[in-house]
Amino acid sequence: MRSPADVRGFEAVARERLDPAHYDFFAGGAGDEITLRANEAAFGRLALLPRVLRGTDKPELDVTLLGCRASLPVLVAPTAFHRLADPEGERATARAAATAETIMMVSMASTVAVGDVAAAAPGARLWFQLHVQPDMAFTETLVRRAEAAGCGALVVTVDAPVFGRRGRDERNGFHDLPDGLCCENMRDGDRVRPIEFSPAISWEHIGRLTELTSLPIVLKGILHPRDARTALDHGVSALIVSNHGGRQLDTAPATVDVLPEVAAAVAGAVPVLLDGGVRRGTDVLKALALGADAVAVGRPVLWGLGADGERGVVRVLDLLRAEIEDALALCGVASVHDLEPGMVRRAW
Ligand SMILES: Cc1cc2nc3c(=O)[nH]c(=O)nc-3n(C[C@H](O)[C@H](O)[C@H](O)COP(=O)(O)O)c2cc1C
Ligand SMILES: CC(C)CC(=O)C(=O)O
Repeated sequence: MRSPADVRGFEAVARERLDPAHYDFFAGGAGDEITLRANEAAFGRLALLPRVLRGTDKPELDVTLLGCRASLPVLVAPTAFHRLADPEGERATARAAATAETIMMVSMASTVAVGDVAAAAPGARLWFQLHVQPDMAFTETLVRRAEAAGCGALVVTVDAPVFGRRGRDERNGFHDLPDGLCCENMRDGDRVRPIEFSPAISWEHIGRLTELTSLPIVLKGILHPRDARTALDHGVSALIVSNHGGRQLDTAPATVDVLPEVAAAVAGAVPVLLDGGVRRGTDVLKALALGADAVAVGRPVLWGLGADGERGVVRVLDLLRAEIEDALALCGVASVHDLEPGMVRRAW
């Protein structure tokens, strides 16, 4: 196979290879998919204003987040069910993230147990994503599994008190994993628990989690600047500006559009990450210029995995790295730490 030249090319190959219902599960969003489309479209509406004659031979791409270094400001967002894309599943993704020297957020809904993901990818920098379960005792079990696997942070998803309504899955009748696959982290003795959502989730749960673990807590799914302030009051270690890739509240705003307000509310107190719609190196520059310390990618990783397994994910992350390097050079910026809001203009 000739390797695709960009993330969209990987999506086309993955689409050919995947079962159509599984492709739709990965690609789809909630409701009319307005937010899903808006995430990408919002990056397209922003212009980068380049400077010239400020060259450098070696652009600086690495970032350190919660004591964890990443060789590029692109992390792997937590996504469910990697074994639908490749038999090695999350093992392959974690090895690719280790090769790229970046952080992988392992989904609680992974099809390989987090401990096995860690064992398969020595040197991987893993964070664990958690949906707080109504049964707090089992939530604690999940936290202990993440700690035992050596995860460096707990990423608590806060935009899913209920599960988003996803029309594609409804139409395809896709509600369960095929036989032989399950959410391995949910094993409890002889049974596998279903993932439950917690409609009553509140700031109190975040307080309880901070008492339960010494791992840094990252809140994933913040869009409102006031929630960002409240998160700081609760001792949270980082935030992810996210609308869950348009899979939860449809018509929630595009993440890059609300990023400046959230970044202003946080005012550098903790790292701010963004995910949703990042497909190009130029998207990464825009998010960093507008106040993100790093971004995360969900579907691009799944497209790499579906197209060519571990190699595909390595290639997707390499492509993004090369695009970031080129965009920095073309913008006359030597380091990802030197990007600032004045470089981004609302255009078109
Ligand atoms: C197929 C799929 C599964 C996902 N599973 C999870 C999950 O288990 N937990 C979670 O917090 N977010 C999950 N997300 C949301 C991602 O972490 C992330 O917010 C989103 O994919 C970012 O948008 P992007 O796909 O445009 O990069 C999932 C997203 C996709 C596409
Ligand atoms: C199966 C879910 C827990 C994961 C998912 O699809 C999501 O969070 O978007």
